[in-house]
Amino acid sequence: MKAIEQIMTSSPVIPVIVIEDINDAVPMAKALVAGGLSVLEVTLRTDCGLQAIANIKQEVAGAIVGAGTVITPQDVDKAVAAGAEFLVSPGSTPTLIDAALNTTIPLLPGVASPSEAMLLLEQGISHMKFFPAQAAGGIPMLKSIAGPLPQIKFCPTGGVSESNAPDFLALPNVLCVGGTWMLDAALVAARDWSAIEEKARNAAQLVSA
Ligand SMILES: O=C(O)C(=O)C[C@H](O)[C@H](O)COP(=O)(O)O
Repeated sequence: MKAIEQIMTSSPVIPVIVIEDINDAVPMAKALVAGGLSVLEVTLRTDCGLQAIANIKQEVAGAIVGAGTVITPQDVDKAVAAGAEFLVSPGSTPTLIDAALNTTIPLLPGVASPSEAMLLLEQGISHMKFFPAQAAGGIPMLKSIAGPLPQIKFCPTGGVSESNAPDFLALPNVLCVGGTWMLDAALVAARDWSAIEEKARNAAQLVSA
């Protein structure tokens, strides 16, 4: 098991992946890993999300694959069974947190406010996804939270782009960001994996502004 901090510091950007066609999962993951993005969040938004996690785990060397859009305890069980190495949720509920704390893999739960963050701190969770990052206040919000709650480390996701990612990454309470910009829809539709690899390489080289 990898601790969530180790996962969050493995690469500055976590691609948030939505797999529509199961045949895309392995070549897409290989392109992202080859470009330097080894931590992958495969969302459970599509029917083949779980199968995609299993295939990537088995076939893509160097990938650290987690499940995203984990919402219910059933999602937790299915993601663990598929071989996910970590879980990401858009928000946090007591039922979901309890289910996740009963597994051997870490959860990166979503929060959008200080009260939600404090509820998680009470349960010993200090690493969180800030979602939806841009809509929920973006960089000024994270700076404000760092005042009273500097011990919380975030992965802002939602509205993070190649242009604003360096500013997020420069914040002391941000370990990594999540985003979809390197998975340009037209390139995915064209299965242009080498172009995706190039976009991943650019994302992997992003550093704090
Ligand atoms: O599926 C989930 O569990 C989510 O939390 C949603 C993702 O974080 C967003 O899809 C990010 O999308 P962008 O705004 O394009 O970066």
